[in-house]
Amino acid sequence: MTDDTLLSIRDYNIVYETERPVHAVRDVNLKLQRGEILGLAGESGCGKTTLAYGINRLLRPPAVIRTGSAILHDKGGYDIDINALKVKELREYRWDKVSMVFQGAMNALNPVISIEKQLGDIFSTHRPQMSKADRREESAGLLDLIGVGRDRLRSFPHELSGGMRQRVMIAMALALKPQLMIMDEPTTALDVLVQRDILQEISELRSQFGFSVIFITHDLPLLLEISDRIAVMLQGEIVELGTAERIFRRPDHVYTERLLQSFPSLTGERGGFIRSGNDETRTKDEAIV
Ligand SMILES: Nc1ncnc2c1ncn2[C@@H]1O[C@H](COP(=O)(O)OP(=O)(O)OP(=O)(O)O)[C@@H](O)[C@H]1O
Repeated sequence: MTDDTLLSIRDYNIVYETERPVHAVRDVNLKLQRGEILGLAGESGCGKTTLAYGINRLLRPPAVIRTGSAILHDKGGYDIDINALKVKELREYRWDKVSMVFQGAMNALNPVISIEKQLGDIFSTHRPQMSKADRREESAGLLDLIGVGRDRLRSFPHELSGGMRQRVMIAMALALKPQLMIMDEPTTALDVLVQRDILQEISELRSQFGFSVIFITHDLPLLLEISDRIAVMLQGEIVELGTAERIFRRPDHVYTERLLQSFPSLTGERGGFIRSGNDETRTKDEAIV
């Protein structure tokens, strides 16, 4: 992979300044490439969400970024110092540059407002010059893109399945063509087949549009399938970072090894699986077994 860095995180430390302070993110250094899917793995409470919130400037007190910087190298050729963004700049940064899909985000849709209105609101807020007809066409196109179909534009969230609603949330996150999409357990609540379908689509969309993804989940087998690289977090630190294949074949850190062993499907006799490769470097011939 050539060096085309989208995001540089340096010496990043986040502490929850509670009575007994929690050092949730420790000395994180990370470079994310443009167009890369980075998987962030690690057990509950290791700091994955805190790190993601830092990147999206969603941290609230008592969380404090103690040290470090997070810089987005915008495709326009300038750098954005995320920690220094002011309120107005933040409005342009979120959704436009970086969007986030949360676990259970589908429940964030307002049940009594149509999908068309909820998608359209993103455009009327961020692209006020856009006509109503263009908003409708863009929204319909997004629904086609994520496999819900434009005929659902007039539907209300309660008329859609959980998988479809989660896809609508992904459509919202894609609406302004951000350079980075952070997905925090975006499919955990869905059944496995729906989850696989959605991940396949995300993988294809990133090939089509070239955005990067930080994908957070406990599900290491899933990460091995969809990620280019995987970062393993333990107690706030990134203890291992490497290509999915290297992590699978030769984990460096004993914790990664334990994590791999905790998924019998990966280590059993019939273990292994085929990556849903979507570029020439990840074809079905490169099954990880
Ligand atoms: N508002 C808060 N106040 C104090 N401590 C917090 C707060 N939010 C999170 N923490 C602590 O920070 C640490 C990191 O939490 P975080 O939610 O980032 O982990 P995580 O890896 O995303 O976990 P999960 O997979 O369960 O979402 C944990 O010890 C958690 O208890």
